[in-house]
Parts: sequence; C-alpha cells; structure tokens
Amino acid sequence: PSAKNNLEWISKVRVNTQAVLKRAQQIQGQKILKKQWQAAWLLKAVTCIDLTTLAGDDTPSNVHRLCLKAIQPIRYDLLRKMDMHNKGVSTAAVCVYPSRVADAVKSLKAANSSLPVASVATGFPAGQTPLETRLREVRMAVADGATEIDIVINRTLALTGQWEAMYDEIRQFREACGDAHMKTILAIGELGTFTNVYKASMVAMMAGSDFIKTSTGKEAINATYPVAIVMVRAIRNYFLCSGHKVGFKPAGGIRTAQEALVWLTLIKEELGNDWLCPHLFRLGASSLLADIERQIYHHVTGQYPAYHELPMA
Ligand SMILES: O=C[C@H](O)COP(=O)(O)O
Repeated sequence: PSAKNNLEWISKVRVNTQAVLKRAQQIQGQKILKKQWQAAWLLKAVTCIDLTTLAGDDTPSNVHRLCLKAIQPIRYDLLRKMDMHNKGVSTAAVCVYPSRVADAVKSLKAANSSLPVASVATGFPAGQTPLETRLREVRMAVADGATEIDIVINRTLALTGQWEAMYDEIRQFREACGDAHMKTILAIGELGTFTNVYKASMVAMMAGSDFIKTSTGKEAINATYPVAIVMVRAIRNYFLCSGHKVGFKPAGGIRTAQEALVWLTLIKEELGNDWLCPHLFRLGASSLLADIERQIYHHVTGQYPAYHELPMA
C-alpha cells in the first residue's frame, strides 16, 4: 500500500499479542556479545545515537556542551587504544527543542562539524496545539537549520480511528519539512493496543515518514521491546510492499549499554544488517551515552571510571 486510497485495509489489521510477547522475550534472552565484539557493537550504538536534551531549563550553554559531546562522544585516549581514534566516531545527530535549534547549529558550526541537528516539533510531546501552529513550528525549525524533524502524531485521531485524517496531517508535516528528514513519533504509551501501534506505523510510513519512532520520552511507557517488534514488522511489511526502507528509532528511557546491545540485536534479527546504520536506525536518548562510555572505559582499562573521569557523564 502506498497511497491514501489504500487506507481502507487498515481497519482490518489485527496483531497477535502472544506471538509478539514471545518474540520479544526470545530476543531479550539471547546471549550478549563479549569483549572486543561487545566494544565494537557499543561503538556502533554510539554512532546511531540522537544525543538529546529536551528540558525546560535547556540553555545555549548546555546545548553547546551537548554538541561537543556529540562530536567527541568517547574519550580520545580510549578510542586510540581501540585504534578507532581516526574513524570519525560521533553520534548520529543532536536533538533539541525548536527554540534551541539555532544554538545547536551555531555550536556545531563553530566546531566545524557537519553533524545534523534534529528538532522535535508539532507541539511535542502532546501534539495538542492547533494544526496551523504545529505546521509553523516545523517550518521555523527548518528555517533555523534543523535538517531532521521529529514530529508527534495526533493521538486523538489515532484513538478515535480517524486514520485518514491522521494521514492528511502527516502529509502536511512532510511538506513543511521540505528536504529535512522526518521522524514520526507514535507515542506508543498512549495508543492503547498493539493493533493501534501497527496501524499508526503503517499510516505514518504511507504518509512519507523517513523514520518511525516509538516515544517522546515523556509518556509513562516509552520504548519497549514488544512494541518495537510490532513497529519493525510494520517496517518490514512496508518494505516488502513498497520497496521503501523506513528507519526505526526507539526512544525514551534507554539508559544502559546492555539495553543498547539488545536494541542492536533486535534490529539485526528482525530487519537485517542493512538497517544497522544511522541512516535507518537511531537510538533517541539523553542519558545512554554515559553508560556506554563507562563500559568502553572498562573494556580498555579493566576498571570502571570515577564519575569525574568521563566528561559530561
Ligand atoms: O527522543 C529522545 C527521548 O526524548 C529521550 O528520552 P530519554 O530522556 O528518556 O532518554
């Protein structure tokens, strides 16, 4: 399915909850890689992070620090010991509120970095502002230099089964994004059922999303493995029907290196190696990098670092 007149089948979709839960458990139960293989996967995870700050007290200076951390996410001497110091290891992007886009763009430019700035938009996190306001927000973030826009879907439309109206809104956001990549946040913690998650995933992809993203990080339930199974199966089916590869971004509450490894395993097993790159996979997280850097420090030195030994940990 690729167009709006194909939306009718959406109402007939059903997801097998037991099968989803079982598959999620299987993936979590898998053996995790050790030693240098683990370190290599952790570095891969770093390159897929959208390093995020989405707080009311964000300022130009903490956004500046975030940008510097995104450019050099792992201490230089640690990368050197792994012979990775000249491989350009950085996070995938920085992610901020629309009002902080200009700060991030300025900091990255001053540091001579071409890292993309992602902005949340469309009345993030609730999406409960007028459509015109939400569209203007997208345009303003793009005008300020954001090249990736993380929109939120209208949960009211999803919960009342108005899939066509939701499709129309997302199409308008797509247009407002212009050349910027669009990641569509489903806020799965507010969608009620796996079936709604699958439907919302499909509608978001049909309306032109480059990525589908689980959560804002502000709902009570954020990125969970069962929901991810539903979303990545939708991505797989959409690819089989349309030939388009849509990316996946789990976000919200992802804090440990161990979790990052499970996410990579899930992507590798469900979507294959093609998806294991920043172009098709992102981890949205504000406090994951600290633990990954800590585990890499342990891999390199055999010891865990004191708090002050890792900047901005
Ligand atoms: O998009 C990213 C999420 O908002 C980050 O959520 P987090 O603060 O729980 O890592």
